Amino acid sequence: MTKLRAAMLQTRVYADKMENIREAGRKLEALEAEQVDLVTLPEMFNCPYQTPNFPVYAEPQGGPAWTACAELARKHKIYLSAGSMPEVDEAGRVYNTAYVFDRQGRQIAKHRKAHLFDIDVKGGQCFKESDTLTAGDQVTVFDTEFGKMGLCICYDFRFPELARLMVEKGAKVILVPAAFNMTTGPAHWEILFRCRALDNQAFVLGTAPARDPSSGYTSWGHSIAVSPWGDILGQMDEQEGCMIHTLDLERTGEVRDQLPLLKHRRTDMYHLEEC
Ligand SMILES: NC(=O)CCC(=O)C(=O)O
Repeated sequence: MTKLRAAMLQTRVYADKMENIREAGRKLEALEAEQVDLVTLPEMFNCPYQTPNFPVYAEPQGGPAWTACAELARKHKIYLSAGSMPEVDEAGRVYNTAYVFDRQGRQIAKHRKAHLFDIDVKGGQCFKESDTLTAGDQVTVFDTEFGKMGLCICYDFRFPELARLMVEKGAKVILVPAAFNMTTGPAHWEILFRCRALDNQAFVLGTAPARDPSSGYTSWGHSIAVSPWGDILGQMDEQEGCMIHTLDLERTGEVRDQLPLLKHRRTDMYHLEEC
């Protein structure tokens, strides 16, 4: 399969955790005629993005939100990148975790955000995920009928080494549930996604929550899809909505053959190693 039809849902985040999933379900019903293969949701799509909320909304893998997402994937026979949600482990540690489910509703990927978003921009955005979250420590790549895909969460995508390791493991598409803000969004969002696509000659899909100016953290929105050539296939505004693109996965091979950046790396001079 070389043509992947992907729908990116830029959703609003409601205070009621399960209402966010019911709303995603209604949007999937509305998409039925579109015959999409993959649906992507935003970072923390079922939890208003505020550090005190993470432990309150967190559930273990297999909890009610996880189960409802698995069921949506199964019911609609799609791959579902279920954004991210707060996950709690047996020791009570809380993570920002992204799950992907296959068409049978089986979990095929899990990524715990590895780079916690702790920033303090003078006169701008301040945030400290590490107040309540623990970082993951894995590079996440998974198999689909369309080939391998990579998965990371928002701030993770700023670290070129992580995306490169995904590509070294075979990823041709990288999924990024994300939620940039009103300081770094206008400055860095688009250029970052284009850079990562160019560096890695891969499709990149960044899915963000719709903007809610009354929330404690204001999302930039602007969900974006970029091709391996660095073209923006589509970018949304700040409103709630859905964007559908058909990704021709043969394009990755064509770009990598014609402009062989990955082959031209001087691995005798430098290399990247996963610990
Ligand atoms: N949720 C996040 O990780 C936000 C990342 C972000 O805004 C950035 O500038 O990086």
